[in-house]
Amino acid sequence: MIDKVYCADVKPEMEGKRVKLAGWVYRKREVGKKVFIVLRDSSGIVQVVFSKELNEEAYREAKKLGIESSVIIEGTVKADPRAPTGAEVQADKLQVIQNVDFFPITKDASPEFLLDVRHLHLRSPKVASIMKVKGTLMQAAREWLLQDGWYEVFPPILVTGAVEGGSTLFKLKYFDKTAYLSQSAQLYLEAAIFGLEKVWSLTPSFRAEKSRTRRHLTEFWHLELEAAWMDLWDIMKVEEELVSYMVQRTLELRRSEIETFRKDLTTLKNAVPPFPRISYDEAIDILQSKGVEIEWGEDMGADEERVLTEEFEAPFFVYGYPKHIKAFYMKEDPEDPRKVLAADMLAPEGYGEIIGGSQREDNYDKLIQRILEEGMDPKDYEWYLDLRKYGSVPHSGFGLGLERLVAWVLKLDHVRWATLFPRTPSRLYP
Ligand SMILES: NC(=O)C[C@H]([NH3+])C(=O)NS(=O)(=O)OC[C@H]1O[C@@H](n2cnc3c(N)ncnc32)[C@H](O)[C@@H]1O
Ligand SMILES: [Mg+2]
Repeated sequence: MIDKVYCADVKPEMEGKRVKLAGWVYRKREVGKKVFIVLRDSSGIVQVVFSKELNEEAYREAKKLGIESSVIIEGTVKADPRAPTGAEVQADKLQVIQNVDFFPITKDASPEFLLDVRHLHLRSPKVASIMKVKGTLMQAAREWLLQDGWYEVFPPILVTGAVEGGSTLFKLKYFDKTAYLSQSAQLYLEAAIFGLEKVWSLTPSFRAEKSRTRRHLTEFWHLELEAAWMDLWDIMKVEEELVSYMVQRTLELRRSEIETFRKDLTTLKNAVPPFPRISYDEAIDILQSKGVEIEWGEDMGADEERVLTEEFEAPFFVYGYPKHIKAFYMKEDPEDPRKVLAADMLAPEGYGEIIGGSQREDNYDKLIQRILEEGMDPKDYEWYLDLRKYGSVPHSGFGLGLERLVAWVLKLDHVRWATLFPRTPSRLYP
């Protein structure tokens, strides 16, 4: 019985071993009476050589193969330092599953074309590496959340109200009613803490953002935590421990994939607690000292955050934002009613906000007042207000944008590359 192995399993020390491989033709060239194929599968690549001398039938079939043809081959391993992975398979058997005459993706394909054929581009080793890193970041998150006693819950996506402002809601018809696609699971997680105390969810969140920036999608994967009894400072500690574990664990398990995207790992290695913390006031001072035209009370956008991140070599917090630029549910700072107990986590190297978090307003009357101040209708939040009537407790939480974390870890130039099928204002297909 011949072992079916993955491409990455083929090592020089297997010299002389007979193996079977299944995969796709990634590269092909002919030299004299030999055909050199770089075979690709989910583990990586390996060189496969067909020679007329070894097996003329297989050699003739191999000559006809096009890029991305699907094949099953058998042969003998030979150590060869000239091969891309230090070993190759000298094939004497070839089963062509499907020959491809012309594969539409060529070396000079534009980013927009690659997105038009995203269903075909997913198979490229670079894209596969991005998805492996994204999956490993979530594997690490699950490991940390489990050992730290957090319960996974599964909130609704069809909802009746805004969390992060009505202007970015996607509305849909729900029988004879109106529903929206969830912007954030937060309000439902807040309901869950009265039974489970520490909860988390990974859900798609939707934002009808018209802003065409390198960090906005209309659908993104949102890792959110909510905890009873925690204040802002407690939840910031949770954030830095979680993000640190995610990054260090992924560096441990996916270093080779990460290194194909960035050689300098300094900022990733620096992502260990405690992360630096600056107030919004300090952030404004820094920006003004660097010549950025911004006044106290204004929000920091991507450009301002990019400048701010130049001051740091690790993820850092900005806390204590002005109340009027933040969401209705955030608790007013008892020491300064102009501010709320909110903190964002910003990634260095220009990436900016990856986490938005806050302590929630747990007082019924104050929350109603905030809802009215924001021009919203308390009737739409009756169930949410109930949470402040029956054993209300101090509680805090946050949301991490998974694509934004991936974009920083791999230094991608746009969050769209960090998701299988990106959704933006101008892209809904494929
Ligand atoms: N449970 C919570 O407390 C979360 C809270 N309700 C919330 O949604 N905050 S957030 O709007 O800052 O979004 C949280 C994060 O979600 C990411 N995010 C937010 N919006 C986007 C878009 N449009 N595209 C990609 N990623 C996005 C980004 O990393 C933000 O820091
Ligand atoms: Mg935010």
